[in-house]
Amino acid sequence: MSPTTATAASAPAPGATDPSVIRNFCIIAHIDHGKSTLADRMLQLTGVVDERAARAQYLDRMDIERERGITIKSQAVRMPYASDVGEGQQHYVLNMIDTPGHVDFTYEVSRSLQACEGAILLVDAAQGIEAQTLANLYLALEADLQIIPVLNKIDLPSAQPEKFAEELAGIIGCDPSDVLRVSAKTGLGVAELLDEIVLQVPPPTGRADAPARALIFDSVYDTYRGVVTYVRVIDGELSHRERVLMMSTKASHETLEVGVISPEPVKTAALGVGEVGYLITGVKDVRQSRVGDTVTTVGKPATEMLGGYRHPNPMVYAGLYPIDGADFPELREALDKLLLNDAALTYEPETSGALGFGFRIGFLGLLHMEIVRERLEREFGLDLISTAPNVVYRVRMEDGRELTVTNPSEYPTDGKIATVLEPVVKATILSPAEHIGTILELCQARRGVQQGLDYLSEDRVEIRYTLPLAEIVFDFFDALKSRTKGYASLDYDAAGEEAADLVKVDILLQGEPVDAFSAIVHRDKAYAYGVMMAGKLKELIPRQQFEVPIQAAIGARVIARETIRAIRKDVLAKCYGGDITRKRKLLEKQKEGKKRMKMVGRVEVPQEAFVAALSTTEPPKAEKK
Ligand SMILES: Nc1nc2c(ncn2[C@@H]2O[C@H](COP(=O)(O)OP(=O)(O)OP(=O)(O)O)[C@@H](O)[C@H]2O)c(=O)[nH]1
Repeated sequence: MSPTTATAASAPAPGATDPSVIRNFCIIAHIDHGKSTLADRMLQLTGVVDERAARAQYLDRMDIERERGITIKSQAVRMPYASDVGEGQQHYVLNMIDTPGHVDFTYEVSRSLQACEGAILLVDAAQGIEAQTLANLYLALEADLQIIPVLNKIDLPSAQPEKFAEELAGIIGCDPSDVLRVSAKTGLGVAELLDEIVLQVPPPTGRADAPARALIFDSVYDTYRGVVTYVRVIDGELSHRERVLMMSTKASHETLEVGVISPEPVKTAALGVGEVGYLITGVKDVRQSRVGDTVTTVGKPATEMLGGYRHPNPMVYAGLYPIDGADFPELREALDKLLLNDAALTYEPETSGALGFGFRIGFLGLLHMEIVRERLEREFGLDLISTAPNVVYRVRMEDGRELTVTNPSEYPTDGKIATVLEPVVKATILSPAEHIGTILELCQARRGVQQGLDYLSEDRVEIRYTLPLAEIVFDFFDALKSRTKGYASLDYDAAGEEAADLVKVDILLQGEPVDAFSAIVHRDKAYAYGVMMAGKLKELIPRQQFEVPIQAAIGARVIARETIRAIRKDVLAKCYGGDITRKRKLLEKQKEGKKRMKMVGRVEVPQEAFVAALSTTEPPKAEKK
């Protein structure tokens, strides 16, 4: 949805910028194609940050973002720019809205796109377009944005600008000569790109005299200032010391401050039509200021919201437990704090016989999960163990009940199951054509259904599949990368639910189920899972004074079995003679060791065994680095 086009912009409100000189744009790119580098270069060229002060990758603020070189939260920067492209030199205001590139954050991407009139489609001239870029390009086209195709990294010897200009032109339907060529690294062509933005991106239109409507495209928690909400004003204006209303939650707050980021926050009197900036209301919880919501004023409220607000639903769940059970209160506190900054996070306490007290956490996807876990460990100093991730299942019972299962332990055992529905996704894979065979094989093995295959150029293909999300969350991406030597890229989008033949596999020690190892898997893969887990536990659990059978079972039916043989462990055996203090010491040492043991029935399992068994089934590392 683009801003209201009914009326041309009327005179700007005092304190606000004339919309005719505003250009709002974003950069869509695959990770590593150079978006942050290009953004930095633009900030330098427009004098917003000077070269000496330029911290590499200014826009990526979070440490984890910088270390991994990925963009998680969107940010917006206002850049003044004097251009000669029109009649004589004109001063323009360019608002660059940084969008996250990863599939987990599609919803955030679509919101930031709606805050713009134009998008730079940035593609690495040595790599060509990738699946995520394509997905984001479609989102930008849907939002009616003016697309400026740009090839980056033309300084690289391996760059093939001719080839990829053809490919880009083919996809967006322009002439290859319209594709700009830049090097974000050396700065070559970047000033020309700024001029093209002025020329091609339409200025925002909206009604200055209408009730205020602004789209929230990001909101972040700041320890000192509370929630900072990033908005794009569509109609009317938002000013300082005014009561604003969040249209989806109906919460109202007074604005303590409005301003623009350039590149540090700068207070302004008001934000008018087409402007991009921030507002601070003193609220402490980002959930009161949700991405996608519309802000209006209490004094002159708008009646219609902008676009459809949608709350991002968690797609993947996992249990997170402190390795040291005493850290549970710290984990709770840390999650409460993270939530202030991450409205997409959901969690509730759960207990596991094997792992103690922890939380069941809902994530948008695997990368989201990794980031959350890493932040908990790094920012809050917690040592955590996570159970294998699972998706959300809907179980229909023969007696008509319907259950939502986000945890294998909730899988019904009473009554007959009629159907189990699992989420499926539409996946798009882009790859050099030579890997087609191995990709199809992988998708088939993961219960995929092929939907199409197209050549983008003579040696690159786009392969489309419908796949169960559960098959992707595990290690699909790693498998895809290793089969294609890292050349394939993947994007997926939720595509509803489908019935599947799923079963819950339990792992039992001496007949006692160990909840942390239960999993919901496809019937065809149940046996393999059972054998793998039983084998692993046999290696990890020390021998006890009695025989311990390890079984994998579906309901009452055992599908795999291993046995740990009995041993009699006599710690005093080493103590010949009668040195009583030495004996006592040894006994105490053994007692210490026992503290870290968990009892499963009569079996003592060291905490480390759980950690080791679960960590090898951990999800793959995220996309890069
Ligand atoms: N040779 C060359 N390298 C570049 C150029 N632009 C970016 N790079 C390098 O490419 C890598 C990725 O660049 P980034 O700017 O971090 O990529 P990004 O698209 O912002 O990545 P995300 O933030 O993860 O989306 C970095 O090592 C950059 O130094 C360029 O024009 N030429």
